[in-house]
Amino acid sequence: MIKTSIFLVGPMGAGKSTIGRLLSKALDVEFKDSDREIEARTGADIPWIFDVEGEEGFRDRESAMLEELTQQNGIVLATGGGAVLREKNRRMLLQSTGAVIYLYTSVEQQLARTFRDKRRPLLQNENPQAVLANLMKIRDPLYREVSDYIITTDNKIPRTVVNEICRVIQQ
Ligand SMILES: Nc1ncnc2c1ncn2[C@@H]1O[C@H](COP(=O)(O)OP(=O)(O)O)[C@@H](O)[C@H]1O
Ligand SMILES: O=C(O)C1=C[C@@H](OP(=O)(O)O)[C@@H](O)[C@H](O)C1
Ligand SMILES: [Mg+2]
Repeated sequence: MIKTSIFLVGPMGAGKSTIGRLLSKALDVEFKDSDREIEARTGADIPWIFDVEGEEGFRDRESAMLEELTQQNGIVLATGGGAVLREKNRRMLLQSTGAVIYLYTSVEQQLARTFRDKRRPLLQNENPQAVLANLMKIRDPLYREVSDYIITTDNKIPRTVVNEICRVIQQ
């Protein structure tokens, strides 16, 4: 059991949702996925929100959701890849009592893990590799700014990443 929460940050395809779920089972705590919580509250999926309300509309919903989720104790939270974009969100992560873990992943592996998936509006573009590379340039320093630990996921199966997280949080 853990008292404080674990917040996973990192780019699309880092495995935040996959690893978050596995980690929550390993630690026997509740798992929350910011994107799924936003969808449940909105009653619509992420592509619909981007389509109808634009990225800023989605970011407003994301900020409101993070304000609630970063206050919760004893959960594992998978954030969305853009959760660190707003200064207010970074402050909430930094000031929370939880441990923030950056799942660092190369652009090549981000692409390999996301290219078939149509549910990420930002990647429905003719050059998703260029999009991911550009996002990483902007966001990598922001993930580093908010994180307590950085774990690389390249060429590791999810179970290995989960074990590494368990090891660092016990230190
Ligand atoms: N360590 C890993 N190795 C290989 N594939 C992975 C790994 N982590 C996640 N995946 C796969 O990559 C895809 C994206 O993972 P997901 O958990 O949705 O990432 P995120 O939430 O960070 O965008 C999924 O199909 C998932 O099964
Ligand atoms: O990187 C981003 O800006 C986004 C990442 C997505 O979550 P994942 O990182 O779980 O794919 C989701 O929040 C939305 O499509 C926007
Ligand atoms: Mg996810």
